[in-house]
Amino acid sequence: MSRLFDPFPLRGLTLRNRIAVSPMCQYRAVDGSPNAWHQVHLGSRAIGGAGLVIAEASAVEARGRISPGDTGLYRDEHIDAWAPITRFIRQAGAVPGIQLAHAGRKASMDLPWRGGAALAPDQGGWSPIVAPSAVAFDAAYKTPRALTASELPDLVASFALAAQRALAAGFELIELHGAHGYLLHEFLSPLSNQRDDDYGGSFDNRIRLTLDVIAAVRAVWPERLPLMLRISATDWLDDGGWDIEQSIELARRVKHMGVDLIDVSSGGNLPKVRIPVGPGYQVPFAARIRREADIATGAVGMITEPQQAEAIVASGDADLVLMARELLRDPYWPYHAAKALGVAMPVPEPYQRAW
Ligand SMILES: C=C(C(=O)O)c1ccccc1
Repeated sequence: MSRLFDPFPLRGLTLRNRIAVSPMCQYRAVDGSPNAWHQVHLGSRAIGGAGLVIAEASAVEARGRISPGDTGLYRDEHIDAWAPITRFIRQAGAVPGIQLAHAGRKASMDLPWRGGAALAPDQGGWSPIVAPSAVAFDAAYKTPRALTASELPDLVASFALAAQRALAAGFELIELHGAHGYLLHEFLSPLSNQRDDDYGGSFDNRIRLTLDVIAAVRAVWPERLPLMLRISATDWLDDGGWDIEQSIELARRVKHMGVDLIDVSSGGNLPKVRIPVGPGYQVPFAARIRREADIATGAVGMITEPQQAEAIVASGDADLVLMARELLRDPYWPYHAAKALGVAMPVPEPYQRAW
């Protein structure tokens, strides 16, 4: 019996299986509004059988976008743009989720296929970009302005407002983006957080903003709906930086604040650091957090094969597998995986003659 295709109860919801579409930037939005591209991109992966479809990193403030092509929930107008997309995902049998994000010092960048360089305001970018400290990610990035402590309550409120818009738009799951060198991760890691106030220095101070955001979002997000947190389990430095031990302790704290699952990625806060990328290279982190913090976890990172995904869930290393590139290559991967694992998975009626 396959565990990958077990339903997954998550607060008041039940995912039809353990396969989630990882949030993936599409760079197709205009001033934060999604469009037909996002409808087809996300809708086809809902039709394709994933249990959870998480829409890409969506900015809670305009200045928090990675690129001008990012989606957002920083304006009320975004609600109506997202609504048909969430409706279609739900009608296709998947749970519609969205990743709420702030790019921090990695904001205002050009599209990857245009070189991904920092954009000046006269090139479609914006300034200033903000971060915990005035430390650039690397020479190709702008030096951010350090946020003052008095600015942080408004930033936290932006996450809560975006969560309310997400609810109005029909989303049923929120993932907070605390990974990959974006704002929340920048506060967590001593590599990017050199503050000497209540939001920097000690572990408790560096996690403070993330906890404030979780509390504010949970306060407006319905009790019956799940809240996930994506983290980078490590900065991949042998000493210093953010690491798995701190990730386990953070998971223990946020479990008691209404976070239901930790989506465990890594890296993104240090340029040129050596990362042992390979099939399932981040799964051991998800396994440790699941066992040592006793919280549900998602595994992500080069998960491509049915038996690989099955083993991750069946072994208890993680509760969900989040897939990115493989689902870009094939929106119907869940059906192929079901076949490979001997699972009779219902196919939408119009497609049945082909399967
Ligand atoms: C939002 C992203 C992340 O979480 O790393 C992202 C951004 C650009 C390319 C791929 C992924």
